[in-house]
Amino acid sequence: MVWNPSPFGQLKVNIDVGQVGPDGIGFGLNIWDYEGVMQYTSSTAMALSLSMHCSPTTYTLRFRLSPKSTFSTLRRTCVACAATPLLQVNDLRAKIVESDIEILRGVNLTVNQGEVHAIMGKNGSGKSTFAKVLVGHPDYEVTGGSIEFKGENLLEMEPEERSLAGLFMSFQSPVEIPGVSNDEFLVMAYNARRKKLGLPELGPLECFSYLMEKLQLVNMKPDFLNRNVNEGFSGGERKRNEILQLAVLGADLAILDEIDSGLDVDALRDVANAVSRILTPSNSLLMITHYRRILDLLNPSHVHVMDKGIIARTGDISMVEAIETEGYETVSTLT
Ligand SMILES: Nc1ncnc2c1ncn2[C@@H]1O[C@H](COP(=O)(O)OP(=O)(O)OP(=O)(O)O)[C@@H](O)[C@H]1O
Repeated sequence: MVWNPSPFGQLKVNIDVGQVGPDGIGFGLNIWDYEGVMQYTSSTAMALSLSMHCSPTTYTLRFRLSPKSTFSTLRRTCVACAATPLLQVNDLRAKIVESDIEILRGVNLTVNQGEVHAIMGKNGSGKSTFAKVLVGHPDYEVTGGSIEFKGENLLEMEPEERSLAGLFMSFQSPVEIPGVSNDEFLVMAYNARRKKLGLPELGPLECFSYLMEKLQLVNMKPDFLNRNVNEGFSGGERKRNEILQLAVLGADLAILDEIDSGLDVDALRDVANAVSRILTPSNSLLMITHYRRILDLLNPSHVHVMDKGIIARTGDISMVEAIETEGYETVSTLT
């Protein structure tokens, strides 16, 4: 297999997914550069499971040639491309409003466009609190530091403005919205985002076909659209529904808090595939997880370990192995 990204340009990466047969095989894969020159193509049965990501600096392609073979990874770095910061968090401190207890004690993190970041760490280390502070959850008060999102001061925005600006978060325990059907909710939220982007609102028919396309992406049955948001949904269905929301709304930065917990193997693969296809060179993903499986599927460029309210260590996916063998205590204190 030959794959030579041009050293001075950005790659445009397209995955052309063909019909998936009953045995799950049948993806076609094409990669072009920005001049439209085909860098790689495969129309043959190639990957049973495919995860792909590209960023302005690093391009990674994972593939396997048959269901039984092991994954191979191709990684290419385009040194001439400057990374564009999407989220910049500096010395962020936050406390619980009700009790005044400080949870975040100086978090520093930069997420550039096109990057996939994973945050791991012991229970209670502050991962979810960090995610909730980013989206403006009212339980927490920021007591110091700064957050810039797309060059704007995120801390000055209301939670709804953050969402309309392109920040999406899926919660660990997605809530029910009784009396509001999933399709009403999605259409309302999507049209609000379109309005914010200066686009015309979609009418009912256009909305319907748009939603059906996204349902297929997440592999959900259409009847989920008529049910009230998350009402009576199983744990796994709620998680899938969160990804459906992400697929419909789109996001510049998607924050997924333990999206993999409680998912069966098929659902995890569907969710990872859907997230993979939502990612582009200009949007980014920040996921919180305890498990390696989703990391193998989404191949983060950066893995962080949170400990006692700070990001104590940052590495690449190879650090996950050290975490599994040594535990968080050792990995967090390594320099
Ligand atoms: N609203 C709240 N009220 C009381 N305590 C809170 C609140 N939010 C967070 N905490 C406490 O802050 C600490 C950090 O919680 P957080 O949920 O951020 O941890 P986490 O790293 O996401 O853990 P886990 O891996 O178990 O999900 C915990 O001790 C938690 O009990």
